[in-house]
Amino acid sequence: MDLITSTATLPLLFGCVGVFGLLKLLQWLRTRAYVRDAVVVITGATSGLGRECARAFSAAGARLVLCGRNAEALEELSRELAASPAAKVQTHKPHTVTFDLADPGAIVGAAAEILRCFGHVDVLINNAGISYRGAVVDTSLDVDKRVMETNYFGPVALTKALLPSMIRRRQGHIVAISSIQGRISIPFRSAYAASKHATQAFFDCLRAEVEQHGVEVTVISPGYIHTHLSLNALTADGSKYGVMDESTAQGRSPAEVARDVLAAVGQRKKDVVLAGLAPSLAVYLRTLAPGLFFSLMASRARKERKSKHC
Ligand SMILES: NC(=O)C1=CN([C@@H]2O[C@H](COP(=O)(O)OP(=O)(O)OC[C@H]3O[C@@H](n4cnc5c(N)ncnc54)[C@H](OP(=O)(O)O)[C@@H]3O)[C@@H](O)[C@H]2O)C=CC1
Ligand SMILES: CCCCCCCCCCCCCCCC(=O)OCC(=O)COP(=O)(O)O
Repeated sequence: MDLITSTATLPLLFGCVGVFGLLKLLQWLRTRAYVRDAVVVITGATSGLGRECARAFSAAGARLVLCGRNAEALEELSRELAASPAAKVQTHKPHTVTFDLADPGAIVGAAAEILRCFGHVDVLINNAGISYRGAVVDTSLDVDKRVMETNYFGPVALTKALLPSMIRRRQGHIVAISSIQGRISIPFRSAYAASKHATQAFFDCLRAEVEQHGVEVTVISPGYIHTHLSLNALTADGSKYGVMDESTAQGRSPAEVARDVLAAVGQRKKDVVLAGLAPSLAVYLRTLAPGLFFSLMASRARKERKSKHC
């Protein structure tokens, strides 16, 4: 009986693995064809997910524009990518553009520089962002504004500056790195969750408006990633939080998430949640049983307040 089972199941198993492998290979080839030689602009390329996206898109043959506030860090990454094995087959040394997303004038200047250098943008990845930790009652309005400027108004301004040229070409792809907190709001993250909900809403509206012009929009909502996000987060008084949270340290590797971002772009996905089971279920719970979700969040707030004396 065992022999019959194994002789019947083994070829089936190998067949399934073969089909799965073939599908993966086809997906990879499609992604490569889409990204190869494409002009890809990445904000927040100096750290974490942005830096890994730069590595992933560079390995896939993209012509990169690396954006950030730290010119030296951008140049270092550009040199690293130009010296990488992928660069031996292609000749694209990444271009760097230094600007602060909280400065609307600088954003317009940066977009003009990118268009002057490359003539067009194929993929814009709005990745840069900051997080926040604090209670609403303690937080100065200035902090809410700073988080919104970086996470919402900055990406919106950059998108608006590049969109007309995409519409004229009837081609382009805009990516927003949101967060699972763009779908659910958790306590002591008001400014961050609000900025990510706004991001989701804005880019959902944009997707509907620009489809007719051949422009695509992908919103990506990751769960925790092991980056500097918590270290760089703002607190209620605007100072730096400066702590590597356990949830961040135990998050997914940014290189792995960057590969998922590349795959989502290559497959022209419209909306992707890159989170584990509990956060993904929480998104459904928020819609299907909001009362229960709100109770869970209130209990989380009570526990967190006790443990951190918030
Ligand atoms: N880490 C996580 O758990 C998760 C992260 N995300 C999102 O991923 C994205 C990337 O963050 P992550 O890599 O994790 O965090 P990091 O702190 O490691 O990287 C953030 C990047 O954003 C840049 N940045 C911050 N403020 C500005 C600004 N005013 N102007 C220009 N650039 C700025 C930083 O540049 P600089 O070096 O100049 O500070 C840095 O390159 C963010 O949008 C974040 O919300 C989403 C879900 C989970
Ligand atoms: C039917 C059963 C449903 C079970 C649901 C249980 C509810 C569990 C709540 C889970 C909350 C998850 C929060 C995830 C937050 C997250 O991944 O955020 C990503 C970030 O952007 C991280 O930023 P931060 O600055 O907060 O580190």
